[in-house]
Amino acid sequence: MFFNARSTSPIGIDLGTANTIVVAAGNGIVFDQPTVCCFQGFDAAPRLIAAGYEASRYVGRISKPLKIVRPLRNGVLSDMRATRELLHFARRSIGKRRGLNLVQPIIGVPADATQSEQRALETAAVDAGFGAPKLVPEPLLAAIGAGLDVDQARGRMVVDCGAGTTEVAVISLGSICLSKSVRGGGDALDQALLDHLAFHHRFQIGEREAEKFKLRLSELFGAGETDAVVSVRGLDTSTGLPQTLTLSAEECRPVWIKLVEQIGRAVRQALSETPPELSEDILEDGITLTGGGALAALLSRHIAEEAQVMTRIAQQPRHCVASGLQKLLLQ
Ligand SMILES: Nc1ncnc2c1ncn2[C@@H]1O[C@H](COP(=O)(O)OP(=O)(O)OP(=O)(O)O)[C@@H](O)[C@H]1O
Repeated sequence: MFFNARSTSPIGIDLGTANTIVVAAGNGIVFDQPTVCCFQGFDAAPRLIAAGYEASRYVGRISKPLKIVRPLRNGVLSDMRATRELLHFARRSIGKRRGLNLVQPIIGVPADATQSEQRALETAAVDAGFGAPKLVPEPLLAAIGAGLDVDQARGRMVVDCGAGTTEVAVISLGSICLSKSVRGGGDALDQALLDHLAFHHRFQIGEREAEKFKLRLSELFGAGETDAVVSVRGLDTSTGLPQTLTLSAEECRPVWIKLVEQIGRAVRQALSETPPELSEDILEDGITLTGGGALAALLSRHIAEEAQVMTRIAQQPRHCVASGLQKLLLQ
């Protein structure tokens, strides 16, 4: 396996674009909060005002000198200070509640994270007060968490659908043989829906409303409700007044399908590059979808049609990387 040492780490961290989850050996999930920080001041040393849930309540509701900073973009670290502060916040929250000796955490990273992206994450973790972390590719953790026996000499395909990135990986004998990454996941869909409303309805909505709107559409598309209408709250930019816009869910289907198709193409491309023995195994066992975005309506079905391979959504897909970490910690 990529990371095969018997783990002496007490904790594992799934530092996601949308959510950060920390697991402790024997204790399960001990921290699960949005990956977001709120700072005061725009100078060289802005002060952290809030992180996690509290900071997420401020999104779209603050003005200067406060600002919202997301530590990660597209699955990788984009703001060093915010990442350090968020990890520090997580460390303090856990330390207070569990009295854990926090040394050398295991942290999940995208399979295609560059050397410099990995180094930046290691530095942020150490600056936050952790020991030097061990980095493990997220698709491998997701596969372990989804209950796949990754150590077998057998091809397994995992599609890990997060907020910032969607990773397609083929795994055999405990390591990743091939991976494809779509830098864009649930957040890209939120943004595409937001753009659709701005362009076609001159209607502006905030980030939080965009995500709520997406989750509602997911429910409707999933239930096959083709004549449903959906309401969204925001600002009518033609009148300059706050309003509730009601529109048909079907109108948003092309926006939805565009992202689903992008992921379907990545799966197909990965399959076309997979050695025949491994793809035979995948054909027999199917493709496993993990990550919160795996719950997006039509995705699993589209991948199955595109790849001509059966798909299954892992149980509690949002927690797969975290439960993979938990299994490693208990090895
Ligand atoms: N039912 C659903 N339908 C569509 N999207 C969903 C659903 N449930 C959760 N999501 C989306 O899943 C994403 C969060 O998933 P997850 O927590 O796995 O991401 P992350 O680990 O933070 O991101 P990344 O792995 O890209 O860094 C969000 O974009 C959220 O809106």
